Amino acid sequence: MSDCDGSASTSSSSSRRFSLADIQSATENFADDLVIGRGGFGKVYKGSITDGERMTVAVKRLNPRSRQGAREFRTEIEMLSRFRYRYLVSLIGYCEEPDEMILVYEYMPRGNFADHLHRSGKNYSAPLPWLRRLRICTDAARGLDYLHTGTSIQPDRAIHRDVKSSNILLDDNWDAKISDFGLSRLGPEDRTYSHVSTDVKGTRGYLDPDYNLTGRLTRKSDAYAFGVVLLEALCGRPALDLRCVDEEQWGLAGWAQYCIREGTVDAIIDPSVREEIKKDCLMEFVQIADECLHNFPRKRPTMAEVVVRLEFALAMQEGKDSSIVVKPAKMPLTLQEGEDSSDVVKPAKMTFTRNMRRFFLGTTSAAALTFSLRRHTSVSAGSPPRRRPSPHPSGDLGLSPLPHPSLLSPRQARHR
Ligand SMILES: Nc1ncnc2c1ncn2[C@@H]1O[C@H](COP(=O)(O)OP(=O)(O)OP(=O)(O)O)[C@@H](O)[C@H]1O
Repeated sequence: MSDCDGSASTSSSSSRRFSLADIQSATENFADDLVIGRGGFGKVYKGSITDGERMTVAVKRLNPRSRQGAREFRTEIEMLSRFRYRYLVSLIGYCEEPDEMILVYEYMPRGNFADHLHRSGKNYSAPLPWLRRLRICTDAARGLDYLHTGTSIQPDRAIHRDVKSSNILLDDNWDAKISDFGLSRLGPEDRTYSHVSTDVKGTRGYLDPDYNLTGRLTRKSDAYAFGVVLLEALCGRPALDLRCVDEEQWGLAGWAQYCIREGTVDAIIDPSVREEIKKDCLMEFVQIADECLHNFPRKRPTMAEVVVRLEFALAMQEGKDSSIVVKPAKMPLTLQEGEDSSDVVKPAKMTFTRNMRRFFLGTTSAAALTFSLRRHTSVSAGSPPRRRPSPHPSGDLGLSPLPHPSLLSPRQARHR
């Protein structure tokens, strides 16, 4: 397995190397009024370069006092030169001189998802509608799925290791891309190397508890962090909020999981979208988030599964004919970390049977269910679809034809 933590040579052939003079000219010599963000690496500036034609870019300059440094700089170049995809931010080039390490990216005019959810920063203007949040989450999941599984043309796989809402950037059309690959790790490529042992890195509030405890990094650590992002999108609350009076509510993941178990999710949904969310969509969305946060990494869904299920939730929200969208675009054919063959459920079939059964039980007749099952799966109309054990201790969160607990009023929930 190649190691991207600084020891690997930089494969930067597809990125342009800029001189410091180029960057100074692009950013008006790092003018303060061009600063568009700040992170652990340093300041980010809006700039303008000429590459045939004039182009707006984002310029990230390493702060010499930063705790991050050469290692993250090389990893970012290595990863973004290798992984190019519409749901990952593009690296245009870099500048490396004795006292400077600078990265140049495509410019994402609407900034990061976190600012829009938490109503901060210059790019925030109004609360994001639910459908937009759902589309952003789906785009981000596609980016992570690509990173985790690669393609036949680009077979490398990687773990992001710092999935969070401030690392999801938005373009003019609100299309989302994953950014910030400084902590990413290449691999694991197959089952023999199903995890990578590393120092624990990431961001508080998003850190997979299993990884935190054992140092075993798997793709499912990204799935965990992505589950937290889903909750942020639903609740409009940061992953970690130390301003909450009740300390038990500081960590969104723990608090939301408690509310899911108690049947009081309704109370923590962002009031600005509460009325917009369709019931079926909410049930699916909450269940995906809950499964991503499962204590046992192997019980969390792969990002490929998450993509399909978010597409399904999206279709339910948009009121589209769900039979058109359940078919997955891409499914991993190989085992992933910690999985044995009994763990691998053919995602297309599983997603279909779980979701469609719920969908049809909720909305249409048994005849429609039978017809659709015959059309789309090998499950015979007479036999009930096979169920996976629910990771939910309180039982059947999603498959029950009864309303999802989160949809019940506290009074109804008490009497259930
Ligand atoms: N390509 C870009 N286009 C537009 N804005 C960007 C771009 N890259 C970064 N930014 C802005 O700069 C901010 C800081 O980015 P950066 O990746 O350095 O830090 P971060 O991910 O927010 O924090 P951390 O270093 O803790 O991971 C982002 O949140 C975003 O608002």
